[in-house]
Amino acid sequence: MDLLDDSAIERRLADLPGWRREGDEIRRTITARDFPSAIRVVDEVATEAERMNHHPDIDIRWRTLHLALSTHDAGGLTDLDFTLAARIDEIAEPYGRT
Ligand SMILES: C[C@H](O)[C@H](O)[C@H]1CNC2=NC(N)=NC(=O)C2=N1
Repeated sequence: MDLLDDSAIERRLADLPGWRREGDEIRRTITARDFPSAIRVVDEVATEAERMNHHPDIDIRWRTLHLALSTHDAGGLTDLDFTLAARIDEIAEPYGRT
């Protein structure tokens, strides 16, 4: 998988307003409406991660999730990270705090 350069990363991030870049990672914080909803998001993200064989770092704090994506095998950000980020946005949407 090819590493993306800075300008490609900026272009991809422009389509993902919830995500920010921190070095070799992109990160998003999701606040679900309650703890069970947050765990459902994690469970659906886990299914997608297995399907893609691409796995986020996830930190669970009550109903707040901190997710970080990077392609460790490539040593930076690749198309996989942005594809999974877009899927995570779709998964989280119905569980969001109203
Ligand atoms: C062997 C296996 O394909 C690799 O270890 C995969 C698994 N999941 C992964 N997930 C992420 N985020 N980055 C990787 O480089 C990665 N590599």
